[in-house]
Amino acid sequence: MSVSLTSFALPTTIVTSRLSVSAAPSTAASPRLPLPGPSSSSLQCQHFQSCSGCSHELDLDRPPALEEAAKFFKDAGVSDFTFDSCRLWEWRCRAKLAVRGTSDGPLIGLYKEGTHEVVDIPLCQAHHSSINAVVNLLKQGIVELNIQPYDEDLRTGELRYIQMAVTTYDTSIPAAERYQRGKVQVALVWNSRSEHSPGSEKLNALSDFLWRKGGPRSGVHIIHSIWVNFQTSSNNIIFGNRWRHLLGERDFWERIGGIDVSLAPSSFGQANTLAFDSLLRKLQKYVPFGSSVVDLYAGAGIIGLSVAVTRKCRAVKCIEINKESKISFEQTLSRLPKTVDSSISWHHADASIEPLHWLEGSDVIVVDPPRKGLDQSVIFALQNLVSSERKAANASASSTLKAKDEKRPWVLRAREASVHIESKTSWEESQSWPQTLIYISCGWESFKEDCRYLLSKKVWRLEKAHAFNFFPGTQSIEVLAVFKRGPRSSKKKKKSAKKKTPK
Ligand SMILES: C[S@@+](CC[C@H](N)C(=O)[O-])C[C@H]1O[C@@H](n2cnc3c(N)ncnc32)[C@H](O)[C@@H]1O
Repeated sequence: MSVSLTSFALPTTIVTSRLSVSAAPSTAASPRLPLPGPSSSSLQCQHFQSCSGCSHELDLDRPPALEEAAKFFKDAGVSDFTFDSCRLWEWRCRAKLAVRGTSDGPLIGLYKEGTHEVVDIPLCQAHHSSINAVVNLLKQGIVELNIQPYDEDLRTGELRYIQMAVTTYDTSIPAAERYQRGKVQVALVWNSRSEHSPGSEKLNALSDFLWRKGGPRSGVHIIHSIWVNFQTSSNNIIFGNRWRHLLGERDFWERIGGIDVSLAPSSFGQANTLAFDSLLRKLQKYVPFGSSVVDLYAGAGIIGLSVAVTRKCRAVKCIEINKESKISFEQTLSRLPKTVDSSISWHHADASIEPLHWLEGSDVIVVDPPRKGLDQSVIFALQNLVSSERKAANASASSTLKAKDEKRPWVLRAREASVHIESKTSWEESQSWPQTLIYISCGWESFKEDCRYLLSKKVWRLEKAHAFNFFPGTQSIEVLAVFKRGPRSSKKKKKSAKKKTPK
């Protein structure tokens, strides 16, 4: 069977529209090359009926949650909520796909809703076109080399999943073409313990095949690098702990939020690179110059490092539970401009354990939790900042005392930075407590709940809210919400205060 490398003729314009609660809803965005059909912002994907990846196919520029979000923020006192509809097709630069079926009829895609039946999605309209092209190549390799897709019932087979991540940052390509000509970091999830297990010659044959057909000497050069992850567990967890780099460049760079970012395949990465960049540009404006920032749920620290550079922060502390993200953080740190004068650290720690410890001394908190939202203990710490502040003020040199008193080794270990660079300027140790909270959310339902909790004690007020179309075709939106300390001063109060002012 021969499977050709296909490049899909889809609109490539970045489509951006803004919806403000005071303005009429945006009309359908019009890409440069309109698609035939009911609406110029419809998905038009032949896999829509069977694949679970997208939940709606019309009005991709107006996700179902948008109207509700606009109302929610208006009710919460935000009058200038904005929505960025971002790129509507080929937006997904990171995909994890199951490999099932047989060696002469492989299926590569997502599970059908509520089942473990894989739907083959070679023409997915959400995927960056380079991902679809590499999936096609992979299928060709599976057939030619008789690679056995994984069988979940029998726990047999060789190839279980693939992860594809696209880098669109290649300065040798003209800037206007960089996105479209993105290259793929391929990670093959192989059903064996290690590179020494029986069957490794088939793994090597498959990666050589991919490299020959899609590597730098192939004429199409669509593959950036090839990795393998070894996973033999019978559970549903995609990745095992063992990663090996096989071919191509080891380091994977992307340009996001004004900095060069490195992402290892084992680290969390946002799926929608362009939308994430838009969000970061907006976020940066809410971080005062020279401030001290703590980035909770930091992953590889992209947000923290991006504001360290663009807002000349005096300190940035990143807290992340996945130790695999450390290597990417270190790499990114190594490419920051030499002029950066900031004390920067990355801690391998669970943000939900004694979160107050991380908040003290910072002016700005950034939280970017997983879909389920903030841990209860983090919400509690944010709601109780005032009393913590008072306690700290009463106990002089409180932080030193606390640090000395702490005996639990895991807490001490977490507090020690896994990575740390010092600022060249010696700043006075800050006793400040955060005045700004920036909440980035990919889970609209959990965000609403967390937001209500945060506002309930009037320790925080909601100042700004923006949404981004990170996942067109799905129910999800990404929210960037900015909270400030203290209750909102109501107009009524101001009036009565005026009356009391003696003339
Ligand atoms: C939505 S991702 C955001 C990552 C990062 N801000 C970015 O944009 O690349 C959430 C991150 O939170 C981490 N995480 C989950 N639970 C955590 C916890 N209790 N403490 C610290 N990090 C946690 C995950 O490993 C993941 O990297």
